[in-house]
Amino acid sequence: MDSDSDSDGSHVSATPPRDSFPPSPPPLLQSPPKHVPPVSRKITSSSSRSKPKALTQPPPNPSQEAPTSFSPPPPPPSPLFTDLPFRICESQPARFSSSISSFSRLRTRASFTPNEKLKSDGVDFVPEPPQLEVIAPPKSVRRKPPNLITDTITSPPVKPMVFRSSGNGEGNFVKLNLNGKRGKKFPSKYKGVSKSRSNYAFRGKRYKKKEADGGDGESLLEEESDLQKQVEEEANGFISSVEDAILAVKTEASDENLTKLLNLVYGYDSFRDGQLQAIKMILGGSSTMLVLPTGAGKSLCYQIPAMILPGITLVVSPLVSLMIDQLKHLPSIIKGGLLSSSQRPEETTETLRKLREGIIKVLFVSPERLLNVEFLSMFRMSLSVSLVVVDEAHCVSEWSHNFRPSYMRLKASMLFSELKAECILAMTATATTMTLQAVMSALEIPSTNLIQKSQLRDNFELSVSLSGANRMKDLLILMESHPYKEIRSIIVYCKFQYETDMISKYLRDNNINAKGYHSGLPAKDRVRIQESFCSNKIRVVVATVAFGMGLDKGDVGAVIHFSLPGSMEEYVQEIGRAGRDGRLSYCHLFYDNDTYLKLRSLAHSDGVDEYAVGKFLTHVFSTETKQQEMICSLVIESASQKFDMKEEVMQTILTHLELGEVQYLRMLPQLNICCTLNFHKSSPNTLAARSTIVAAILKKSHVKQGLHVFDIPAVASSICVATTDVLAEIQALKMKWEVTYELKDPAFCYTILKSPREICSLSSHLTKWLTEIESCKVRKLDIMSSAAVAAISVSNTSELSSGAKQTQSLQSRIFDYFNGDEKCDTPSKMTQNCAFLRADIKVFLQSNRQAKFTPRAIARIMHGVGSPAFPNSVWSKTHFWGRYMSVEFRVIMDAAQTELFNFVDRNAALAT
Ligand SMILES: Nc1ncnc2c1ncn2[C@@H]1O[C@H](COP(=O)(O)OP(=O)(O)OP(=O)(O)O)[C@@H](O)[C@H]1O
Repeated sequence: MDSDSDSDGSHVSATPPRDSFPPSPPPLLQSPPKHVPPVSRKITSSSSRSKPKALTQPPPNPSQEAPTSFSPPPPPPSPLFTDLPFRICESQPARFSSSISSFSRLRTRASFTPNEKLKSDGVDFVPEPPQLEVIAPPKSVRRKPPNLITDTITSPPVKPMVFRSSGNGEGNFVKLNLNGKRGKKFPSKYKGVSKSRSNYAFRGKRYKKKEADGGDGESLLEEESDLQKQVEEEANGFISSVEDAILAVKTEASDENLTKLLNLVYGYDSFRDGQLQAIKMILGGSSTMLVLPTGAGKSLCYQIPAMILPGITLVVSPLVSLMIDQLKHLPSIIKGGLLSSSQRPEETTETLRKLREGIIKVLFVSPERLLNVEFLSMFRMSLSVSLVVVDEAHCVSEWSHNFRPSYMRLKASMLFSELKAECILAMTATATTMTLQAVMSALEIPSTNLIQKSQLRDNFELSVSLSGANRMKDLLILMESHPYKEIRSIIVYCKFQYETDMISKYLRDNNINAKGYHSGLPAKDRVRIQESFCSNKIRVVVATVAFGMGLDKGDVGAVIHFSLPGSMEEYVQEIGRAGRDGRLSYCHLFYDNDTYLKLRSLAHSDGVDEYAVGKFLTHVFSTETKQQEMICSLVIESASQKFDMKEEVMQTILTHLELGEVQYLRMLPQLNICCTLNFHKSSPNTLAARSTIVAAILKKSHVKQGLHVFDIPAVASSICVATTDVLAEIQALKMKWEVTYELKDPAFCYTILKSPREICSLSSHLTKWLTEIESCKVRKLDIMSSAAVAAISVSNTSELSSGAKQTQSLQSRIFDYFNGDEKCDTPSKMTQNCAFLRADIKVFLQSNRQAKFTPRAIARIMHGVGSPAFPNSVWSKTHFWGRYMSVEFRVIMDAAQTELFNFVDRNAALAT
């Protein structure tokens, strides 16, 4: 990895005394040496968790229990600067975004005229408003946003505004390494000067140019060096202020001291609702569940503790793009890093090195990486973890809208025992009471440690309209009418990838500057579109759910749902991307019955039958895999076809077998298991004589057209090494030009620890659980649909303006939903029976005698939903495809089961 990108003015060294600061101090917080007494240990709060504490940690003081009466012990007699757990090496002025700091709830977007468009590189863009660049000493520059979540939102007095270029504070060097590109470097003389001061570098260049043009070069250079001195003085002043503020918080984590730190680092005057409370709980060592609306400022709740706590803060995130965004938005005084499975090996090595050397203070990590053996061993050996942050914590629960099997690994017992984590912070914007209970129980967060504010900001105008075949036209009419036509940034959400292309094209054809976005686009295109949207070069992004997580664009003025969201959680998350600047924003939803039915059918696509689960388990625990320590593998594509299960469903079952009540197996890293090896230089036998791994490869491979083909887990098992060792060996040989190789067949890998006594009861138990998850998904959709229909109906009966009435109706539904009152009161649109259903199934079976159906497979086809064994590409051609979408899925399955029995009986009778 290109370590030069570290040199974004940064220099890190071990905790020296204050006096030894170099004159031009570099920027970042550094992890402490392990002996430094952590501040959290001086502070106790209401935690009742009885996790074992590190030996160095004094017992909590029971007299300081409640977080509200938070009062840490008096400061040590003479706090030496060396007590700081890290050193601040470079100044960074308070961070600003270029978003306008006017927080009146009334959105006035008159400055934008949609017709003001230019074309550039084939992308339409609207001209940006002039950006004013003001450089001022950090302390004098403040952003004055309102507290979005307080009860009342008042317009603050107008203050002079400071605009910065849209660099958006990319002060974090590690981010620059992500693409393997070299960070933009300052001229060497600016080393140690924060990136945000690139203006100075720029001015320097201008002066030099003047000099070349015959200007008074000497005086310009003098001016430049004066300027640099001034910058350094400011930087020093800023650093020492932040250091003092951190020390003050370490000594006493009072509201005043924390607010001062907030003000210095972020430029904000006050904490928003919930922030201070959360920060104090964490500093007091209490694991906390934090539920704040989107855009409420949850990140700050771990960033500030990360500055204070002595060890590393690990942030677990579900998506790499989210981690990249979060890393990018870290204040530059906190040094961050990222570990994900999609990184290149050299990037991983570099990050691990920085971790070991204590350079990284906040590490973003995917759940898979977090509990990987190599990673864990590092923590066991040398690193201390002060805080584990579980971002998007609802993913832990199967009852959430976005359950991730890999999040099941994040059990408190594992985090505490394997990582020796001292405290856990779980954060989400959307969780029902049931989800919260599941998350808090998995993470062992006491119920008293829940900080929960309203899950919806109050600056939305919500509306719904009934739509039909003309939805695209309806969308266009909406976008051409007030207030949407005046809004500069809009997100349109739809459900299917093809819709994003189709709708964005339609909008472009109608002179609306729009782009489609979905996960099927190449990563670089997605980044480009998001960046163009953030810099207002694209006005409308038409996207699937893939867009928006971690998007912190303050001035998105509207979110339009072209299709019904799958759940209230999804709706709240997506509308939450609007109005993050606190201004009134508009959210419209087009409701149409066909989409509802289609989504309802899709909600069944992850469901499984006991028969399939049983078959799957029999394979997993088959005799040849029973051998202890043998590395077993399941090639994803073929298994998916064989058991007619999606990859995620198989992963969920395997994870459950690992993390459920009984640990039946241990999951190993997923990999491409089939290797085709070509020897180039030395003969295979010569290499085998030198390496046991090569010898094992020769033994276990078969030769096909001169190439050795082998199964990596089989080779690894035969000599009791890890699959990663085999991979490392062939990689090393490749570097020496000895071999070339190709890998294929991505597979789940695991070792069996225990076989179930009875596959039958295990499969019945698992099927019941998976069926509940399936029903929960369907119910979430029904509740969302019901809320939308209710809002449409109030607009017909209302005396108030329909906008206000609809907003009220949806708000109250959302409120009730997240408080456990799941209203689903509109009559079901699904038919319970149908006269021709059984006759049609009979005909279908007769005309497809060759295929082996299950009742579920038939129900899916009748609902128009493809599956691995019955893909759309083949089965959508049948006459019955999607014909019974409006009939309850379960009703079709029951009918199919009866008809299948009849069919088998008839065939058996015919055969005899
Ligand atoms: N106390 C504060 N005063 C003003 N602005 C703040 C404050 N705290 C955070 N912010 C700003 O609010 C914005 C949103 O913060 P952040 O991204 O942490 O929100 P979030 O709760 O994580 O949102 P999401 O759930 O959508 O990811 C950021 O620009 C952040 O700088």
